[in-house]
Amino acid sequence: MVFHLPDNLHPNCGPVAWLLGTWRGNGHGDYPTIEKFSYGQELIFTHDGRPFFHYMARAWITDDDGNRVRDAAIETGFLRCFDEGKVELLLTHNTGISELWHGEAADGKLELVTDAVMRSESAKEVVAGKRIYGNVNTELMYAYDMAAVGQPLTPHLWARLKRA
Ligand code: HEM
Repeated sequence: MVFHLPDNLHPNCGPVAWLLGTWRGNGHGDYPTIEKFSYGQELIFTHDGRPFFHYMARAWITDDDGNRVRDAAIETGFLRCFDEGKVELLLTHNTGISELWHGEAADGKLELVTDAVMRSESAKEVVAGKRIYGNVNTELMYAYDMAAVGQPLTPHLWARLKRA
């Protein structure tokens, strides 16, 4: 599907405009403390002309044939856009974790690192994260590394999604 830049896009959000819309695809996950897994995912970025995007993502674990096995992570938040591609991401997870991220966007790439991670009493110990989103030949590719459960910053997720 062809992507048209919305007329009312806030200029601060220009460097991340390519993210707008709905994306679906598949990813793989790993971590030193768990078994490898595969997942499907839908990402939705929307805007209303103000200098932020609303973001929502749902994932589900898949088997070797790509069939849905069970629901997995849900995360939602606000990507706030400032001058020169600078962004903030406020992100909340269904697992009792809320994060503040800082990042920079340019040339179809968005890189983010956590500034703060807040966890509920029942949440797993997640202390930091790094995310890279890239527009690669009109596909969205991302990678997520986390420092969690006593491990240093280590890959947990990587995925490739197409515009729906
Ligand atoms: C596409 C999104 C994600 C999927 C499909 C996913 C999937 C998984 C799976 C299958 C496990 C193994 C244990 C289990 O089955 O619960 C796991 C563990 C874990 N995930 Fe994720 N995850 C996702 C995103 C995240 C995010 C965003 C965070 C951090 C905010 C996170 C933090 C963790 C932690 C801390 C563990 C536990 C490691 C351990 O206890 O050894 N995950 N994840």
